[in-house]
Amino acid sequence: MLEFDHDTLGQRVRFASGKAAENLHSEVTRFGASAVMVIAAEAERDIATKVCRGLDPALVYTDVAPHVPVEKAEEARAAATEHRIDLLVCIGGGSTTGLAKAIALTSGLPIIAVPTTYAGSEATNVWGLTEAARKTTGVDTRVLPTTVIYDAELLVTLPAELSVASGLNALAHSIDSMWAPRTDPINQAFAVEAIRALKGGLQVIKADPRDSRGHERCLYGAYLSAVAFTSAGSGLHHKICHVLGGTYNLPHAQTHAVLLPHVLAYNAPAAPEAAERIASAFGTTSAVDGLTALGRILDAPTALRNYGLRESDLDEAADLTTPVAPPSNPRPVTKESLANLLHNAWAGVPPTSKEN
Ligand SMILES: NC(=O)C1=CN([C@@H]2O[C@H](COP(=O)(O)OP(=O)(O)OC[C@H]3O[C@@H](n4cnc5c(N)ncnc54)[C@H](O)[C@@H]3O)[C@@H](O)[C@H]2O)C=CC1
Ligand SMILES: O=C(O)/C=C\C(=O)CC(=O)O
Repeated sequence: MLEFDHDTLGQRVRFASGKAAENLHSEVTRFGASAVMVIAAEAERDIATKVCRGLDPALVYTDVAPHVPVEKAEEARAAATEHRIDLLVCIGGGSTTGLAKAIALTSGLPIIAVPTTYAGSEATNVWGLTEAARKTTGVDTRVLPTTVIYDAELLVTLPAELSVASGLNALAHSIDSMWAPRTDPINQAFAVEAIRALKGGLQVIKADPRDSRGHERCLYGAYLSAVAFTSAGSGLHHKICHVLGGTYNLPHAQTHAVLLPHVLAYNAPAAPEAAERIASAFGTTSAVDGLTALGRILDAPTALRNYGLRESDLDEAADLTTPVAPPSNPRPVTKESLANLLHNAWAGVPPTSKEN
């Protein structure tokens, strides 16, 4: 018997390789905006210039930082007010989208998002802000971009290592959705299709990072993953990553890439149906083996010690994560189990289905 409640978020998606400028122009015209604020980090400036061809923004804003520090959010909000902005256009990765969301959260301004990584923030109503080394996230419909413009050609400049890590961040959205607090048959269907698309797309990118067909496949998978994640909510994996990202300022995508096999190995034995569907999307008999094999092909990041986390941070990280672990997680979570999982992820010990 099927019985569930599911909310679908409303958003326009325009997906076409090589057409970001054209599609952005027609969306801005559709909004009838008179003062557009373009947000793009310094490293995304060239992409933004190309995509904004023919637009005359009132403000181009580049002061973007990972995990959206509150001070940066306040400065960007003040700039939007000062320039009487009536439309936000963010062109970049999750940090850039996050800053646009921070402005929209207090102003209600609409956002057009042009993503250039696989973070997936463009398809969620989740915002995140960091203050005094603590990351707070929340859900608000005002931050959901009204339109998303996907163009795989914008991702060919992503360094290959970041493409892999960011693609695994997207994979984390779909895998964690399989047991997140509001998991349901609809978001699971999105998640399973996302795993298939990301598995295939990432291998194409690994073989040739400039092949836009791989990026196209991964963008499709990243969108489906983000829709699944925003609908299902944050599972154990995301709760751990939020603590690590906010408290120790670890790089977002790489943190997800390292943690994912460990959380999958921890939960899979207690969630056999989800594990079977994940395995089948990987085309393997075991979900953990499927993810591990993909990680090997991609030469995925394996140890948090390589990203600035110290062994002496692990106890505090386990303490901070234990109270926020979802009560609905398929396998009970204790400080000891988290400490063990975090230690393995820190040291780069390969996960096994026996992880405990
Ligand atoms: N609210 C939500 O639903 C979500 C929020 N996030 C947030 O997004 C942030 C992480 O986003 P990421 O995209 O992983 O990292 P990022 O946005 O910090 O980008 C990483 C680096 O790559 C550069 N870059 C981006 N696109 C590029 C391209 N096409 N070519 C060359 N360089 C490029 C960026 O300028 C930056 O230097 C975190 O703060 C995370 O919390 C991530 C996922 C979902
Ligand atoms: O931390 C945020 O800004 C909000 C959500 C996410 O980052 C989702 C994720 O961890 O990928």
